Amino acid sequence: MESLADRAYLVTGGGTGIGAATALHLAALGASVTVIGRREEPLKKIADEVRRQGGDALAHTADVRDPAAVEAAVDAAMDRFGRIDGLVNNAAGNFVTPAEKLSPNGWRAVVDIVLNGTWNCTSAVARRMIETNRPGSIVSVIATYAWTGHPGTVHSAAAKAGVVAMTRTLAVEWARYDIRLNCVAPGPTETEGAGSALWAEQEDRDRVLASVPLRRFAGAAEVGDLIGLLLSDRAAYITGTTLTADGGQSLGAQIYGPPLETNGASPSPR
Ligand SMILES: CCCCC/C=C/C(=O)SCCNC(=O)CCNC(=O)[C@H](O)C(C)(C)COP(=O)(O)OP(=O)(O)OC[C@H]1O[C@@H](n2cnc3c(N)ncnc32)[C@H](O)[C@@H]1OP(=O)(O)O
Ligand SMILES: NC(=O)C1=CN([C@@H]2O[C@H](COP(=O)(O)OP(=O)(O)OC[C@H]3O[C@@H](n4cnc5c(N)ncnc54)[C@H](OP(=O)(O)O)[C@@H]3O)[C@@H](O)[C@H]2O)C=CC1
Repeated sequence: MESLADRAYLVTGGGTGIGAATALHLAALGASVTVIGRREEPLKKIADEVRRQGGDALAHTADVRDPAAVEAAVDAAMDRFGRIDGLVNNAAGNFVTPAEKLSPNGWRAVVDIVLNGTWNCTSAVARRMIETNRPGSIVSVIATYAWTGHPGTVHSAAAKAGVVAMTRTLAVEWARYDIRLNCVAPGPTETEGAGSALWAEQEDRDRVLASVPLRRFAGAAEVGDLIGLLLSDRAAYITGTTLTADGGQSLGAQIYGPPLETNGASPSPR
């Protein structure tokens, strides 16, 4: 595994789930991390854990929907670590609802967090990279329904598709600054946020598992590991792409596939 010593990264939604796992992974590789989210407590917990393991971390509260709050968070990271090498756009909001029941404010809440929040953070961080003449890597966490679509998730699917288009556009536009932008599309990943928002009941979990050919949820740490790969120099020639890690879920239903119960894989995440 490549060392990320001396590098400094920002992770939005870094207090829980995939964001927390990513922050811990980056810190374990030697990087300093700034974790951003609305609630102080989970951020502090992860920053304390990083420090306990000998790393350096800053917890900064900000709502990614608020450009001024994002600017303040990025300034605080620059003041603390003197550089920014990368950003993980991981913060998201989601809930499942029939589209015809989605209120204007429900649509706005999810699209504002996922699409506008990603732009607020991406533009604030990239401007610092350009001003300080440093290369950088930006990874946004999306979902495969950005291109497949999925009933019940019109707000999130539309917003994630916007993030893909943003990533591809900026990958070309900012290549001249050596700023790379990519997406990671995890399949169903065992996190508290997704568990309560998307598969709260056992029958929902079973349905989700049945849709994944590898028959298990992803672990947050294995997604964090892939994000770390795209941030690192091992991915120096990769830009404008999406790395899908979904256990085959987006390949679609297997009409003539083997019966579900004969698959034999363990349902536990790695
Ligand atoms: C294959 C699997 C793919 C999975 C891909 C993606 C997974 C994920 O994204 S998992 C991430 C899940 N984590 C979270 O969602 C955590 C953060 N969530 C939130 O902050 C809230 O859920 C939020 C998105 C609603 C935003 O919070 P906030 O800004 O505080 O918004 P409000 O609570 O004021 O609500 C705004 C608006 O939305 C309506 N609404 C909220 N929940 C639902 C719901 N379950 N169903 C329908 N509508 C909902 C709420 O009623 C408000 O609208 P109005 O009532 O019209 O004002
Ligand atoms: N888990 C899964 O199955 C999948 C997840 N994903 C994506 O992975 C990412 C992480 O999801 P996951 O770890 O499961 O979910 P979590 O709910 O654990 O993480 C979401 C994080 O975003 C933060 N957040 C939410 N709204 C805002 C906001 N307005 N400003 C700042 N931070 C905010 C939350 O903290 P706070 O509430 O304190 O602000 C929380 O830490 C998301 O982009 C999600 O769409 C994609 C595919 C599948």
